[in-house]
Amino acid sequence: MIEINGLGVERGEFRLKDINLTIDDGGFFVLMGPTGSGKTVLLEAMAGLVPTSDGNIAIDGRDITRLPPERRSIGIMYQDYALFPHLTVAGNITYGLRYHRHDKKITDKRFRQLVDDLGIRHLLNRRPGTLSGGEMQRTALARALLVEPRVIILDEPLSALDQRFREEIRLLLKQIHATTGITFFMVTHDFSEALTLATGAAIMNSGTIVRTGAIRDIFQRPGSSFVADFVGMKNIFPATFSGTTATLGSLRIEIPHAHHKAGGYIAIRPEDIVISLKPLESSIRNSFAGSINGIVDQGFLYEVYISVKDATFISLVTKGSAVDLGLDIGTAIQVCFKTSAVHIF
Ligand SMILES: Nc1ncnc2c1ncn2[C@@H]1O[C@H](COP(=O)(O)OP(=O)(O)OP(=O)(O)O)[C@@H](O)[C@H]1O
Repeated sequence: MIEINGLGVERGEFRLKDINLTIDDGGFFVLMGPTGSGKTVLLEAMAGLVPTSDGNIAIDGRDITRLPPERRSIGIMYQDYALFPHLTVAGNITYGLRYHRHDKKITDKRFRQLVDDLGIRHLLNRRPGTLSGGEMQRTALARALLVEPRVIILDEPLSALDQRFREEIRLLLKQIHATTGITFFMVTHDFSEALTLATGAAIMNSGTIVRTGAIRDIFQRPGSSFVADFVGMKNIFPATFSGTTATLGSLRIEIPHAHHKAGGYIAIRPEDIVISLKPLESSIRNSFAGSINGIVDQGFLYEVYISVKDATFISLVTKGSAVDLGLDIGTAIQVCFKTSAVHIF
Protein backbone atom coordinates (compact mmCIF):
# COMPACT_ATOMS: atom_id res chain seq x y z
CA MET A 1 0.00 0.00 0.00
CA ILE A 2 1.20 3.50 -0.80
CA GLU A 3 0.31 6.13 1.76
CA ILE A 4 0.96 9.79 1.10
CA ASN A 5 0.29 12.05 4.07
CA GLY A 6 0.23 15.85 3.99
CA LEU A 7 2.85 15.96 1.25
CA GLY A 8 4.15 19.36 0.18
CA VAL A 9 6.65 20.18 -2.58
CA GLU A 10 8.02 23.53 -3.73
CA ARG A 11 9.17 24.01 -7.32
CA GLY A 12 9.97 27.66 -8.09
CA GLU A 13 6.68 29.53 -7.76
CA PHE A 14 4.67 26.32 -7.80
CA ARG A 15 3.44 24.57 -4.64
CA LEU A 16 2.13 21.06 -4.23
CA LYS A 17 0.01 21.33 -1.08
CA ASP A 18 -1.26 18.84 1.47
CA ILE A 19 -1.43 15.79 -0.80
CA ASN A 20 -3.13 12.83 0.89
CA LEU A 21 -3.57 9.58 -0.99
CA THR A 22 -3.93 5.90 -0.13
CA ILE A 23 -3.36 3.42 -2.92
CA ASP A 24 -4.08 -0.25 -2.35
CA ASP A 25 -1.59 -2.95 -3.19
CA GLY A 26 -1.88 -4.15 -6.74
CA GLY A 27 -4.20 -1.29 -7.69
CA PHE A 28 -4.12 0.60 -10.94
CA PHE A 29 -4.28 4.21 -9.86
CA VAL A 30 -4.81 7.02 -12.31
CA LEU A 31 -3.95 10.67 -11.73
CA MET A 32 -5.67 13.27 -13.86
CA GLY A 33 -5.80 17.04 -13.95
CA PRO A 34 -5.38 20.01 -16.25
CA THR A 35 -1.98 20.89 -17.62
CA GLY A 36 0.28 22.52 -15.02
CA SER A 37 -1.75 21.18 -12.07
CA GLY A 38 1.30 19.38 -10.63
CA LYS A 39 0.92 15.76 -11.73
CA THR A 40 4.52 15.36 -12.85
CA VAL A 41 5.82 17.10 -9.73
CA LEU A 42 3.88 14.60 -7.58
CA LEU A 43 5.26 11.63 -9.54
CA GLU A 44 8.77 12.98 -9.21
CA ALA A 45 8.34 13.50 -5.48
CA MET A 46 7.16 9.90 -5.13
CA ALA A 47 10.10 8.62 -7.14
CA GLY A 48 12.52 10.70 -5.05
CA LEU A 49 13.62 12.96 -7.88
CA VAL A 50 12.53 16.20 -6.22
CA PRO A 51 12.76 17.06 -2.52
CA THR A 52 9.62 17.38 -0.42
CA SER A 53 8.96 20.19 2.04
CA ASP A 54 6.24 18.59 4.17
CA GLY A 55 4.59 15.30 4.95
CA ASN A 56 5.69 11.79 4.09
CA ILE A 57 5.34 8.87 1.69
CA ALA A 58 5.26 5.25 2.85
CA ILE A 59 5.18 2.01 0.90
CA ASP A 60 3.90 -0.98 2.88
CA GLY A 61 4.41 0.96 6.08
CA ARG A 62 8.05 1.82 5.27
CA ASP A 63 8.70 5.56 5.20
CA ILE A 64 10.55 6.28 1.95
CA THR A 65 10.38 10.08 2.05
CA ARG A 66 14.12 10.51 2.56
CA LEU A 67 15.37 7.49 0.64
CA PRO A 68 17.27 7.90 -2.63
CA PRO A 69 15.31 6.92 -5.77
CA GLU A 70 16.99 3.53 -6.21
CA ARG A 71 16.00 2.37 -2.72
CA ARG A 72 12.29 3.16 -3.02
CA SER A 73 11.13 0.09 -5.00
CA ILE A 74 9.55 2.46 -7.49
CA GLY A 75 10.07 2.16 -11.24
CA ILE A 76 9.32 5.22 -13.33
CA MET A 77 8.60 5.53 -17.00
CA TYR A 78 8.75 9.06 -18.33
CA GLN A 79 6.50 10.75 -20.83
CA ASP A 80 9.42 11.04 -23.30
CA TYR A 81 10.79 7.60 -22.22
CA ALA A 82 14.22 9.17 -21.38
CA LEU A 83 16.19 6.42 -23.12
CA PHE A 84 19.95 6.82 -23.41
CA PRO A 85 20.75 7.38 -27.10
CA HIS A 86 24.27 5.94 -26.89
CA LEU A 87 23.14 2.64 -25.35
CA THR A 88 21.47 -0.24 -27.18
CA VAL A 89 17.98 -1.37 -26.26
CA ALA A 90 19.51 -4.13 -24.11
CA GLY A 91 21.86 -1.58 -22.47
CA ASN A 92 18.94 0.71 -21.73
CA ILE A 93 16.82 -2.05 -20.23
CA THR A 94 19.57 -3.26 -17.89
CA TYR A 95 20.77 0.25 -17.01
CA GLY A 96 18.84 0.44 -13.74
CA LEU A 97 20.39 -2.80 -12.46
CA ARG A 98 23.67 -1.09 -11.70
CA TYR A 99 21.88 0.66 -8.83
CA HIS A 100 20.13 -2.43 -7.53
CA ARG A 101 21.55 -5.41 -5.78
CA HIS A 102 20.33 -8.43 -7.75
CA ASP A 103 20.89 -12.09 -8.44
CA LYS A 104 22.27 -12.31 -11.98
CA LYS A 105 20.67 -15.66 -12.75
CA ILE A 106 17.19 -14.52 -11.71
CA THR A 107 17.59 -11.18 -13.45
CA ASP A 108 18.74 -12.81 -16.69
CA LYS A 109 15.68 -15.04 -16.67
CA ARG A 110 13.46 -12.07 -15.95
CA PHE A 111 15.12 -10.09 -18.72
CA ARG A 112 14.41 -12.85 -21.25
CA GLN A 113 10.83 -13.15 -20.09
CA LEU A 114 10.24 -9.39 -20.29
CA VAL A 115 11.72 -8.90 -23.76
CA ASP A 116 9.59 -11.81 -24.98
CA ASP A 117 6.41 -10.57 -23.30
CA LEU A 118 6.98 -7.10 -24.70
CA GLY A 119 7.95 -8.41 -28.15
CA ILE A 120 11.29 -6.57 -28.34
CA ARG A 121 13.80 -9.41 -28.50
CA HIS A 122 14.66 -8.57 -32.11
CA LEU A 123 15.48 -4.98 -31.15
CA LEU A 124 18.02 -5.65 -28.40
CA ASN A 125 21.05 -4.48 -30.39
CA ARG A 126 19.39 -1.40 -31.86
CA ARG A 127 19.82 2.15 -30.54
CA PRO A 128 16.80 4.25 -29.47
CA GLY A 129 17.22 6.65 -32.43
CA THR A 130 16.17 3.85 -34.80
CA LEU A 131 13.04 2.80 -32.89
CA SER A 132 9.38 3.67 -33.45
CA GLY A 133 7.39 5.35 -30.65
CA GLY A 134 5.81 2.04 -29.64
CA GLU A 135 9.18 0.28 -29.58
CA MET A 136 10.74 3.02 -27.42
CA GLN A 137 7.79 2.71 -25.12
CA ARG A 138 8.21 -1.02 -24.70
CA THR A 139 11.92 -0.57 -24.07
CA ALA A 140 11.23 2.04 -21.38
CA LEU A 141 8.62 -0.22 -19.84
CA ALA A 142 11.04 -3.18 -19.78
CA ARG A 143 13.66 -0.97 -18.09
CA ALA A 144 11.18 0.13 -15.41
CA LEU A 145 9.99 -3.44 -14.80
CA LEU A 146 13.34 -5.27 -14.78
CA VAL A 147 14.28 -3.98 -11.34
CA GLU A 148 11.11 -5.60 -9.93
CA PRO A 149 9.56 -2.52 -8.41
CA ARG A 150 6.67 -2.68 -5.93
CA VAL A 151 5.21 0.32 -7.70
CA ILE A 152 5.52 1.51 -11.26
CA ILE A 153 4.92 5.14 -12.12
CA LEU A 154 3.91 6.00 -15.66
CA ASP A 155 3.75 9.61 -16.85
CA GLU A 156 1.28 9.67 -19.76
CA PRO A 157 2.68 6.50 -21.28
CA LEU A 158 0.27 6.40 -24.18
CA SER A 159 0.08 10.05 -25.19
CA ALA A 160 2.82 9.97 -27.82
CA LEU A 161 1.41 6.96 -29.65
CA ASP A 162 -1.04 6.79 -32.49
CA GLN A 163 -4.44 5.23 -31.84
CA ARG A 164 -3.53 1.73 -33.00
CA PHE A 165 -0.49 1.51 -30.70
CA ARG A 166 -2.38 3.10 -27.83
CA GLU A 167 -4.90 0.26 -27.87
CA GLU A 168 -2.13 -2.30 -28.07
CA ILE A 169 -0.04 -0.83 -25.25
CA ARG A 170 -3.13 -0.25 -23.15
CA LEU A 171 -3.88 -3.97 -23.33
CA LEU A 172 -0.27 -4.75 -22.59
CA LEU A 173 -0.31 -2.54 -19.49
CA LYS A 174 -3.49 -4.21 -18.33
CA GLN A 175 -1.94 -7.62 -18.84
CA ILE A 176 1.33 -6.73 -17.06
CA HIS A 177 -0.66 -5.28 -14.22
CA ALA A 178 -2.77 -8.42 -13.90
CA THR A 179 0.16 -10.85 -14.07
CA THR A 180 2.78 -9.05 -11.95
CA GLY A 181 0.69 -7.68 -9.08
CA ILE A 182 2.77 -4.49 -9.25
CA THR A 183 0.89 -1.36 -8.16
CA PHE A 184 0.48 1.03 -11.10
CA PHE A 185 0.34 4.79 -10.72
CA MET A 186 -0.35 6.47 -14.03
CA VAL A 187 -0.93 10.00 -15.27
CA THR A 188 -3.26 10.30 -18.22
CA HIS A 189 -5.35 12.93 -19.99
CA ASP A 190 -7.49 10.31 -21.64
CA PHE A 191 -10.76 9.42 -19.94
CA SER A 192 -11.42 6.26 -21.88
CA GLU A 193 -7.95 5.09 -20.88
CA ALA A 194 -8.72 5.88 -17.25
CA LEU A 195 -12.07 4.12 -17.47
CA THR A 196 -10.64 0.94 -18.94
CA LEU A 197 -7.58 0.68 -16.70
CA ALA A 198 -8.14 2.38 -13.37
CA THR A 199 -9.20 0.83 -10.12
CA GLY A 200 -8.90 4.18 -8.39
CA ALA A 201 -8.32 7.75 -9.42
CA ALA A 202 -7.50 11.23 -8.20
CA ILE A 203 -8.10 14.58 -9.86
CA MET A 204 -5.62 17.41 -9.26
CA ASN A 205 -6.03 21.11 -9.66
CA SER A 206 -3.54 23.87 -8.84
CA GLY A 207 -1.26 21.68 -6.76
CA THR A 208 -3.93 19.96 -4.67
CA ILE A 209 -6.01 16.80 -4.96
CA VAL A 210 -9.62 17.84 -5.43
CA ARG A 211 -11.29 14.44 -5.73
CA THR A 212 -10.36 10.80 -5.18
CA GLY A 213 -12.41 7.66 -5.64
CA ALA A 214 -13.43 5.04 -8.16
CA ILE A 215 -13.22 6.56 -11.63
CA ARG A 216 -16.85 5.83 -12.46
CA ASP A 217 -17.95 7.38 -9.24
CA ILE A 218 -15.99 10.51 -10.08
CA PHE A 219 -17.79 10.70 -13.42
CA GLN A 220 -21.18 10.19 -11.90
CA ARG A 221 -20.75 12.23 -8.75
CA PRO A 222 -18.04 14.77 -9.51
CA GLY A 223 -18.68 16.57 -6.20
CA SER A 224 -17.55 19.98 -7.42
CA SER A 225 -18.10 22.09 -10.50
CA PHE A 226 -14.38 21.94 -11.29
CA VAL A 227 -14.40 18.13 -11.43
CA ALA A 228 -17.72 18.10 -13.32
CA ASP A 229 -16.29 20.46 -15.93
CA PHE A 230 -13.03 18.59 -16.03
CA VAL A 231 -14.58 15.19 -16.66
CA GLY A 232 -16.85 16.79 -19.25
CA MET A 233 -19.07 13.80 -19.86
CA LYS A 234 -22.25 14.72 -18.12
CA ASN A 235 -24.73 12.25 -19.58
CA ILE A 236 -23.68 9.07 -17.82
CA PHE A 237 -26.26 6.36 -17.25
CA PRO A 238 -26.18 2.79 -15.97
CA ALA A 239 -27.37 0.45 -18.71
CA THR A 240 -27.72 -3.19 -19.66
CA PHE A 241 -26.57 -4.38 -23.06
CA SER A 242 -27.74 -6.80 -25.65
CA GLY A 243 -26.02 -6.78 -29.03
CA THR A 244 -26.01 -3.22 -30.35
CA THR A 245 -28.71 -2.02 -27.97
CA ALA A 246 -28.28 -0.50 -24.53
CA THR A 247 -31.29 -0.47 -22.26
CA LEU A 248 -31.71 2.37 -19.86
CA GLY A 249 -34.98 1.99 -17.93
CA SER A 250 -37.58 1.84 -20.70
CA LEU A 251 -35.30 3.48 -23.29
CA ARG A 252 -33.59 1.44 -26.00
CA ILE A 253 -30.45 3.13 -27.22
CA GLU A 254 -28.56 2.07 -30.32
CA ILE A 255 -24.82 1.81 -29.69
CA PRO A 256 -21.93 1.75 -32.18
CA HIS A 257 -20.98 -1.92 -31.81
CA ALA A 258 -22.22 -5.04 -30.09
CA HIS A 259 -21.41 -5.13 -26.40
CA HIS A 260 -21.76 -8.29 -24.41
CA LYS A 261 -21.22 -7.20 -20.85
CA ALA A 262 -24.45 -7.46 -18.90
CA GLY A 263 -24.09 -4.29 -16.85
CA GLY A 264 -22.16 -1.09 -17.44
CA TYR A 265 -22.58 2.53 -18.37
CA ILE A 266 -23.17 4.65 -21.40
CA ALA A 267 -22.11 8.27 -21.71
CA ILE A 268 -22.84 10.93 -24.28
CA ARG A 269 -21.14 14.31 -24.36
CA PRO A 270 -23.65 17.18 -24.10
CA GLU A 271 -22.24 18.74 -27.29
CA ASP A 272 -23.12 15.51 -29.14
CA ILE A 273 -26.79 15.78 -28.24
CA VAL A 274 -28.87 17.63 -30.80
CA ILE A 275 -32.34 18.85 -29.98
CA SER A 276 -35.18 19.56 -32.38
CA LEU A 277 -38.87 20.24 -32.18
CA LYS A 278 -39.74 17.28 -34.43
CA PRO A 279 -38.08 13.86 -34.85
CA LEU A 280 -35.16 14.25 -37.27
CA GLU A 281 -35.50 12.62 -40.68
CA SER A 282 -31.89 11.49 -40.88
CA SER A 283 -29.45 8.72 -40.16
CA ILE A 284 -29.47 9.61 -36.48
CA ARG A 285 -30.77 6.45 -34.91
CA ASN A 286 -31.38 7.64 -31.38
CA SER A 287 -34.25 10.07 -31.14
CA PHE A 288 -36.48 10.36 -28.07
CA ALA A 289 -39.33 12.61 -27.11
CA GLY A 290 -38.84 14.57 -23.90
CA SER A 291 -39.49 17.88 -22.26
CA ILE A 292 -37.24 20.61 -20.95
CA ASN A 293 -36.92 20.78 -17.19
CA GLY A 294 -34.02 23.22 -16.83
CA ILE A 295 -31.94 25.76 -18.74
CA VAL A 296 -28.61 27.00 -17.38
CA ASP A 297 -26.77 29.96 -18.87
CA GLN A 298 -23.17 29.00 -19.68
CA GLY A 299 -22.02 32.19 -21.35
CA PHE A 300 -22.08 31.52 -25.11
CA LEU A 301 -24.21 28.43 -24.69
CA TYR A 302 -27.16 27.17 -22.75
CA GLU A 303 -27.04 23.88 -20.94
CA VAL A 304 -30.50 22.42 -21.52
CA TYR A 305 -31.83 19.65 -19.25
CA ILE A 306 -34.36 17.39 -20.92
CA SER A 307 -36.30 14.65 -19.16
CA VAL A 308 -36.93 11.57 -21.24
CA LYS A 309 -38.80 8.88 -19.30
CA ASP A 310 -36.47 7.88 -16.42
CA ALA A 311 -33.44 9.85 -17.57
CA THR A 312 -32.39 13.48 -17.78
CA PHE A 313 -30.18 14.34 -20.75
CA ILE A 314 -28.09 17.47 -20.95
CA SER A 315 -27.55 19.18 -24.29
CA LEU A 316 -25.42 22.22 -25.11
CA VAL A 317 -27.26 24.64 -27.34
CA THR A 318 -26.12 27.98 -28.79
CA LYS A 319 -28.12 30.96 -27.63
CA GLY A 320 -29.20 31.61 -31.24
CA SER A 321 -30.68 28.12 -31.61
CA ALA A 322 -32.37 28.38 -28.24
CA VAL A 323 -34.19 31.49 -29.44
CA ASP A 324 -35.00 29.96 -32.86
CA LEU A 325 -36.45 26.88 -31.20
CA GLY A 326 -38.31 28.91 -28.58
CA LEU A 327 -36.90 26.82 -25.75
CA ASP A 328 -38.46 27.18 -22.34
CA ILE A 329 -39.20 25.03 -19.31
CA GLY A 330 -41.83 22.48 -20.31
CA THR A 331 -41.15 22.74 -24.08
CA ALA A 332 -41.70 19.34 -25.73
CA ILE A 333 -38.47 18.51 -27.52
CA GLN A 334 -36.77 15.68 -29.35
CA VAL A 335 -33.36 14.48 -28.05
CA CYS A 336 -31.19 13.06 -30.83
CA PHE A 337 -27.70 11.60 -30.98
CA LYS A 338 -25.72 9.37 -33.29
CA THR A 339 -24.83 5.84 -32.30
CA SER A 340 -21.17 6.85 -32.64
CA ALA A 341 -21.66 9.49 -29.91
CA VAL A 342 -22.48 6.80 -27.34
CA HIS A 343 -19.47 5.86 -25.22
CA ILE A 344 -19.61 2.56 -23.40
CA PHE A 345 -17.75 1.54 -20.27
N1 LIG B 1 11.87 22.79 -11.80
C1 LIG B 1 10.85 23.63 -11.77
N2 LIG B 1 11.00 24.92 -11.44
C2 LIG B 1 9.95 25.77 -11.41
N3 LIG B 1 8.69 25.42 -11.67
C3 LIG B 1 8.46 24.16 -12.00
C4 LIG B 1 9.51 23.18 -12.07
N4 LIG B 1 8.96 22.00 -12.42
C5 LIG B 1 7.64 22.21 -12.57
N5 LIG B 1 7.33 23.50 -12.33
C6 LIG B 1 6.02 24.12 -12.40
O1 LIG B 1 5.13 23.36 -11.62
C7 LIG B 1 3.82 23.36 -12.21
C8 LIG B 1 3.31 21.94 -12.32
O2 LIG B 1 4.05 21.26 -13.31
P1 LIG B 1 3.79 19.74 -13.71
O3 LIG B 1 4.81 19.40 -14.75
O4 LIG B 1 3.74 18.90 -12.49
O5 LIG B 1 2.34 19.82 -14.37
P2 LIG B 1 1.49 18.63 -14.97
O6 LIG B 1 0.22 18.57 -14.19
O7 LIG B 1 2.32 17.40 -15.03
O8 LIG B 1 1.20 19.19 -16.42
P3 LIG B 1 1.13 18.47 -17.86
O9 LIG B 1 -0.23 17.83 -17.91
O10 LIG B 1 1.23 19.63 -18.79
O11 LIG B 1 2.27 17.50 -17.96
C9 LIG B 1 3.94 24.09 -13.54
O12 LIG B 1 3.46 25.40 -13.37
C10 LIG B 1 5.43 24.08 -13.80
O13 LIG B 1 5.80 25.21 -14.55
